[in-house]
Amino acid sequence: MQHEETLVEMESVQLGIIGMGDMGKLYARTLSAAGWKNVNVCDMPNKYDQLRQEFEGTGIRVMKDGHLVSRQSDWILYSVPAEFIDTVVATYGPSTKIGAIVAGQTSVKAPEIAAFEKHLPEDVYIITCHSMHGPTVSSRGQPLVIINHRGSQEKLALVERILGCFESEIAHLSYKEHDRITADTQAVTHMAFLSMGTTWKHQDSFPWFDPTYTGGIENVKVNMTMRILSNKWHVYAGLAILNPSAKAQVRQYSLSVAALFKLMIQEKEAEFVARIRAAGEFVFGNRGNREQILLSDNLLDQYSLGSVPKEKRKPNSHLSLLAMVDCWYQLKMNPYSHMVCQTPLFRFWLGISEYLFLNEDYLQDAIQAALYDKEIREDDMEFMMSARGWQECIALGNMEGYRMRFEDTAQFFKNRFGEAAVIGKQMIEMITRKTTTTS
Ligand SMILES: NC(=O)C1=CN([C@@H]2O[C@H](COP(=O)(O)OP(=O)(O)OC[C@H]3O[C@@H](n4cnc5c(N)ncnc54)[C@H](OP(=O)(O)O)[C@@H]3O)[C@@H](O)[C@H]2O)C=CC1
Ligand SMILES: O=C(O)C(=O)Cc1ccc(O)cc1
Repeated sequence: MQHEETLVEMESVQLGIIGMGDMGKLYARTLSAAGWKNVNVCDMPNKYDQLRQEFEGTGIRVMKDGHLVSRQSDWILYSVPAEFIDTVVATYGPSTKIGAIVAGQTSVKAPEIAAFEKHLPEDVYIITCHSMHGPTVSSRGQPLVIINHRGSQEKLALVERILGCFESEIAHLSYKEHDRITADTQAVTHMAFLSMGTTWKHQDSFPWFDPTYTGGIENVKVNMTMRILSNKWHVYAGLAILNPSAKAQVRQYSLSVAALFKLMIQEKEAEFVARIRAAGEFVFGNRGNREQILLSDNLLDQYSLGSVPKEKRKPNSHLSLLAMVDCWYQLKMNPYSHMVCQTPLFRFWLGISEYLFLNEDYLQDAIQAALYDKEIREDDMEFMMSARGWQECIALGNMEGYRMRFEDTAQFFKNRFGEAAVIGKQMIEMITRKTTTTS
């Protein structure tokens, strides 16, 4: 497009955002800063005055409700909790301007597409999206999924121009592909970290004081768990419970944890080692020409919430990581093919799994600790029970149960969230730099 035409488009096209939570605000501010002159936004009607004050003088137009945003806007983004997408689209969808493009930011697309198909008029387009990062992370270089579900080439090109200002890596997928891949990159990854959090809580132990969990790749486990627990529960509950592909993947993770744990407590070394080796060969033998993510123990040492000296550290069975690789193997999944929907958390998770499996000494230590170190068994037992608990909660579709488990666990750690957020941000900046230089 010519420069002139771009300016005219930015002056004339009306953009709308329904739901001004963290992601809605990120979108509104980024679009407005990029030069889109008409950004219309709303949240719940009772937040109107507060939002108007917050955005006074920014050029962003705060409206009373989603009817007003929908009537006027040529592109509309629903940025509300996945749990409420059906109700919100049912309310405002019929007011959508003829010929507009409708999108959603929810982290799981099956319910969003179902709501769009059910409640939107036929004469509007559906081209939805998903930024694969949280609101405090720079969008540059992170994946941004675009799903052209019911759109034309011309409308798709407009969407790409609108979203271009995020400088993200665009990935075009169907909504089913999106949900299948994010069940792995998000639902299972979060469940593994949450299970660690629940384990430490049940053990009444802060990992930063425990020689088993300080330094190196343990810092990923601790800081990413704190990061998840300091966020909003509904984001994690929605993307796990409402994703049709997540139940099977989460179930396999829980089964893998249990199967390995049973072999460990019986000290069935040959069977345990054979299973780990087969899983490692399947996942990491198939990396092809891919470069390693290269997360090393030394690199990760600096991001610690604790100060246990290196010589006092104790070996860890890494049951959470062994089970992850076993889960990929049992499901015959190649996690590297999921990088298209990677989040920083997933990259860390795959990076430390890779580090464990590609360093023979490290893997040997973990296998020995898993089979013969009696001290770590109680943590591993708690981890197995925590993973089962999260899995059952997700399988039952229990949003309220999820909220209670999440908030209860978060409460235990809340005094360290401030520090963990600072370190977590530094870690994400580090992995993002590595992503943009290696991919
Ligand atoms: N946070 C993250 O890291 C990411 C989140 N997402 C997804 O983006 C979506 C938004 O997440 P996020 O911004 O973090 O969540 P928030 O809870 O911060 O924002 C959601 C907003 O939607 C509002 N809302 C609810 N119902 C309505 C309605 N009927 N009309 C207008 N507004 C409404 C909520 O109001 P109230 O609080 O009063 O209910 C809230 O302000 C979710 O679906 C999430 O899964 C996607 C990528 C990253
Ligand atoms: O990186 C993660 O997994 C996060 O926790 C942030 C996040 C949450 C929800 C999304 O839909 C995308 C990113």
